Amino acid sequence: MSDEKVLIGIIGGSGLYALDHLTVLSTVNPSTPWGHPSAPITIAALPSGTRIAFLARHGQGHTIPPSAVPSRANIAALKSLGVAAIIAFSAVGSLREEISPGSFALPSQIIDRTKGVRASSFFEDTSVVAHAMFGDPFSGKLAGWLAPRIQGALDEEGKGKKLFTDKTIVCMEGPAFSTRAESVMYRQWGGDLINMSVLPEAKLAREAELSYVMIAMATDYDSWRVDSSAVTAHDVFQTLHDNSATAKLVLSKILDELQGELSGGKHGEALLQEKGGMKFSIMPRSVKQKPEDREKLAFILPEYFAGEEGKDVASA
Ligand SMILES: CSC[C@H]1O[C@H](OP(=O)(O)O)[C@H](O)[C@@H]1O
Ligand SMILES: Nc1ncnc2[nH]cnc12
Repeated sequence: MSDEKVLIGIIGGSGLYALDHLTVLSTVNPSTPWGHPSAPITIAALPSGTRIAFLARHGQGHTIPPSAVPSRANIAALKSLGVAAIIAFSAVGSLREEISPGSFALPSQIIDRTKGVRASSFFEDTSVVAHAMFGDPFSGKLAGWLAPRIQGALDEEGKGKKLFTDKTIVCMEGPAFSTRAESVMYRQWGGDLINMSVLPEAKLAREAELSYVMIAMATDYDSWRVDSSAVTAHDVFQTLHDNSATAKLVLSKILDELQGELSGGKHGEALLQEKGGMKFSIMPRSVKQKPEDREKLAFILPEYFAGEEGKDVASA
């Protein structure tokens, strides 16, 4: 574990592999009980001194497909550096006419269309059972705080980009894109956006008691428009370049203020509302829980699993 403490974690998705406008201070590659993250994590600083931890979700050079992203190691590694809030970026398809490619969105709901092949809980394969609250899968307070600031940065950029809020994102398994029939079905289900990345990332952030939001950047109209061709990776990458420049601009406008809030500002506690959220999600301690599992879980939740003294042990 590194002794670098940073409060803000940034996960970069397709097309956002580095934050080249910041000063790199160090690169760390924490070993977690779930392995190493997708790529070494860059600790970087703004001119003010605000430090962030940046992780490329698909690895440097985009070598990891969505189904194989080591999300448990990614979230655990960020938490081990002191991260309390994560801003995750994602290139997404739009399922709505008004969300044109180039638009930004803050989703508030998720529809899970992954296929059960991704490890989606830190508690999986352990003797400890937990059921995280996930009705509101993103940090509503952090999204609410970010929304006007992101829109302000987009307005300042002057390209007419719009921020959409309270959208529903469908997370599909991939790697192939959806069929036209699936794309139409997702619209009927109420989906507004689609990607292959928000799960299990959001669930794991919740289990680790981290505030988590996704800034979705629309790159294409997926495959629901009858008179348009179905999405290709080429379409996605064409819009990505411009989107990632905008993402960097947005970050440069919000990170100092966010750091101020998280480190004692008046909204700090509200923005970190997920802290303590697992307290009533973990089944009571029992003699059947293996010490080695509790030790593993202490890596992400030391408040509940570190230290063995003075705790009640159910005899069952
Ligand atoms: C490159 S097209 C599909 C790919 O793009 C998105 O990645 P990310 O969320 O990391 O920006 C999408 O989720 C797929 O993984
Ligand atoms: N249409 C789409 N479907 C799934 N993931 C995407 N990422 C970007 N565009 C996408």
